[in-house]
Amino acid sequence: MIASPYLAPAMGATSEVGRLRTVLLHRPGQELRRLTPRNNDQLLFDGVPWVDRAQEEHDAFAQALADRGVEVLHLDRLLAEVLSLPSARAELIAAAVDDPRLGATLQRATTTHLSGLDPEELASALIAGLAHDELRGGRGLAYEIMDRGDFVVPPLPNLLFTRDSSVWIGDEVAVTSLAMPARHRESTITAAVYAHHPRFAGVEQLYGASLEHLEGGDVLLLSEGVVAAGVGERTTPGGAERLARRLFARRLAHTVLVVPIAQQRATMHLDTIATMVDVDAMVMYPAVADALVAWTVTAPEGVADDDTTDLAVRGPAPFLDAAAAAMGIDRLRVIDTGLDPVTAEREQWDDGNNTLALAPRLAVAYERNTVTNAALEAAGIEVVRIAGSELGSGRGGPRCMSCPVARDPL
Ligand SMILES: NC(=[NH2+])NCCC[C@H](N)C(=O)O
Repeated sequence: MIASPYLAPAMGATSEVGRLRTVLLHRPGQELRRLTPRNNDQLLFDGVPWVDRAQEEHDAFAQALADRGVEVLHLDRLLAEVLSLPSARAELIAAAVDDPRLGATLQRATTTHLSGLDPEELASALIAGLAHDELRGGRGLAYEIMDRGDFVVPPLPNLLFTRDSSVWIGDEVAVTSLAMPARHRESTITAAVYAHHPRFAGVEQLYGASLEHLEGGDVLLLSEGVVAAGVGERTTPGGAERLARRLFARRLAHTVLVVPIAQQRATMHLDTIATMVDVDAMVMYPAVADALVAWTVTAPEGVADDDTTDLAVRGPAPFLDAAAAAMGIDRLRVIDTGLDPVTAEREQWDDGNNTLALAPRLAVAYERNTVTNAALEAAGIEVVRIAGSELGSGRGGPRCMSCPVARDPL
């Protein structure tokens, strides 16, 4: 038997719907308590969540996954574990103070402060940030002039959305390059965890935080060897192109479908408008279903070089046609949510289309999107409902809040 070049080994994923074995989550903590009406826009939240309730909701999400046999890894724990290594500490402290607002004096004081913390404390400080009044021994011009309500190290409330800061494709992991300044530092954390944690020893990193913008919410593994990449507010065409080259060179895909999406908050990632719920079916925001197009990008024969080879580009064609052709199926089904435009718009905003498949025809969804969920069930999809009244204020659903580390091949 000839082994498929796209087969997933113990870690990694080649689809959106293969049985989920291991997932990376982040339980929201102190960093969410930093949100105020003055900073929430900049920190990409649409409100000020009730943190205790958000934690309860997240615990219930993690439990729902564990109950179905999924191993849940917690990013803050992995981070604290790698912070016992001097090289990882140095890397992440340097990344935390690499901020032109600070100036050399405050950078030194902050480095000294962070270097004195034990691994747990340092992990908390890197995630929750460091407020002006928490810096013992703060001094210098930048420190004196800084607003008392401002942060020396800004918090990372969007670390909750582990989907975006790394994405596994085949047996490699892409540490992404996040577009919004409020999220830049997240990928320094995922990069360090994958590079230094023994759990990931030997795993190849196929992308990097300093490259063109690329966020995991835009990456959908449609089927073995076929990857869709949304380009819009977050992922740039350059990012999609570089990802395609790297996937082809490493034989992790044969086709990348590049899908333009509206550059606005409601559709910040491809997974806010469509996610897969079966091997050949998606739930999709009806307002875009007909208009969505894709450019089909394929590898030239014998592609070897990572970053310079010219790619074959065709299109644009209707997304559903291009996807079915690349996947080698007759039709990619869209589950008709039968929604009136207003309900559809409301449920899209509340991440009704942002489902996390645990297996074919089994998906986690926010309970609040009652109409979308009923339509999914009518179409034969079993829906695991979770509460998200507080979690959702960051505009992210079950898919955004999860990074699959291992899925069974289909
Ligand atoms: N994959 C996703 N849809 N992630 C949602 C991320 C939400 C986050 N507040 C942001 O603006 O970046």
